[in-house]
Amino acid sequence: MAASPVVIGVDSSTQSTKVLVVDAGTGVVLGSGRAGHVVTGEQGARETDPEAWWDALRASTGEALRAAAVTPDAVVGIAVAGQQHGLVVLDGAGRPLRPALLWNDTRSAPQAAALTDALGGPAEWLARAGSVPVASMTATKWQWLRENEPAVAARTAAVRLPHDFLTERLAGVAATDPGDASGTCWYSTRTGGYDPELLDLVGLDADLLPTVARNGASRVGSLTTAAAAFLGLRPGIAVAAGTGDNMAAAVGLGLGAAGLLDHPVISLGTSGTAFASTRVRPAAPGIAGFAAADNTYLPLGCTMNCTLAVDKVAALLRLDRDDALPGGETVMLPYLDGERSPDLPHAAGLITGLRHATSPQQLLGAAYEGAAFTLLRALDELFTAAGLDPRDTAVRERPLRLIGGGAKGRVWIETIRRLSGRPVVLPAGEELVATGAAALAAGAASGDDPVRVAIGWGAGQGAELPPLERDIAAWDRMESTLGRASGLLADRS
Ligand SMILES: Nc1ncnc2c1ncn2[C@@H]1O[C@H](COP(=O)(O)OP(=O)(O)O)[C@@H](O)[C@H]1O
Ligand SMILES: O=C(CO)[C@@H](O)[C@H](O)COP(=O)(O)O
Repeated sequence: MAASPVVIGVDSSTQSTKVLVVDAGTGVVLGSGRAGHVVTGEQGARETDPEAWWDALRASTGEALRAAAVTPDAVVGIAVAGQQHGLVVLDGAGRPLRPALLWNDTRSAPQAAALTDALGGPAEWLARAGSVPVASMTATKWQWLRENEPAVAARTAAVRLPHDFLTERLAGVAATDPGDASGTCWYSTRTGGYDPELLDLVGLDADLLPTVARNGASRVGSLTTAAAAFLGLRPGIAVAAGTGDNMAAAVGLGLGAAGLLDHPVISLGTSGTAFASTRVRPAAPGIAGFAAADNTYLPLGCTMNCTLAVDKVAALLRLDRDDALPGGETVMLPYLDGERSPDLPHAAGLITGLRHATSPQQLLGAAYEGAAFTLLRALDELFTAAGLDPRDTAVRERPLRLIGGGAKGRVWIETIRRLSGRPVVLPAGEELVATGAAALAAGAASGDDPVRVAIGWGAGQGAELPPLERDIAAWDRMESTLGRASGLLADRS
């Protein structure tokens, strides 16, 4: 039984909801729960019914509370961190009008290109939104809905992101935070509010949007009686604004924004992400110039083909995911879902350099290498965008924090070490997004700074693995293949 107050942190991600019940004083995880989501769609479509997230929240919260063996009276706050960008459209009663269009749904690629042009090109978007529209961004999805399902768009009474859809179910208030709002492309990281001109461009009435709280730890309301009964919690506990999953991971790791990309992070999940906190507003094409949950900045590169792409190749080869060897001459760019960084929404996977001697283990290793290379390339772009040379020794020596489900995998860790040549830290906390959400909940309940809370919990601390000699030959093979195949990968047909 916990002696200090208890908080609940929720990670509602693409594949599942993960809930941690955390002792707010010590950061000890008292119990955890997990419930999967179904993602449907082919040919670029990726959708999930938002009601499935709400049901998964109940199942995973119940499991976590049972494991923790705490009474509902001990719980003082809850916060949700969610997969970014998804478009949730609701009717006047708060019911989803259709399944959510997810961040990895690429059908809105033509809308992304058209919107980029409509505002006058990438520079205009960077100046206002901080990011150039790609198919992941919410504004492109709303535009797709208007063009393809105008009757649904016309009936829409509220537009939400995944995390603020759930927060509204908890507290009965329409609220979001600067971090997740910055992934919509209708929020300006320059002004810190919705941008009327960007909203006009996509014909969206600001009244349909949630209020942007000051930060992810702002107490936006209290748990309603109905939500408390649904989740088995006490009504009236603090509900935080919450944030996007990557922003929450930065909080959970205890990373403030003191320096310029001092603490780079790689997350290996459904998406691969490379990000780092900074106080300098990022603005570079190819990089998402997000706000952090506390209104500083979290520039980020995101790939669409990470753990699922590698697991798919392992399944095709009937290999265990750890039964892999370096790819050697074989290069695989496993862009099974199209790709976002680089922006190749119509791409498919590509293999070159196959020989009679190539083994299935090497082919699987090539899939890891292709996914890791694409993500590390995005990390290099992050540094370059900040005016830092990624090859500079001082930059190269910055340890990479490795998080997400893939960070539990031996081959993932070794591949990242070999291709980056960087020291790698494996944080002690296993669920950094849910930990960050728990710190936001603690902040909402107590008024404490969530990053300081998370530093005290120590989930971001961990063993540092020394750098391995960088496999420059493998890197150059992949870079050269990506360059030479660019026409093929960009092709729509
Ligand atoms: N032990 C492991 N080794 C390698 N990969 C793993 C391991 N455990 C989980 N994974 C990978 O982690 C992925 C899920 O990561 P996670 O960060 O939870 O995803 P998301 O938050 O995007 O839903 C799975 O697709 C799986 O491939
Ligand atoms: O789109 C992005 C970041 O911009 C993704 O990182 C999503 O936030 C989904 O995250 P996971 O479900 O893979 O954790």
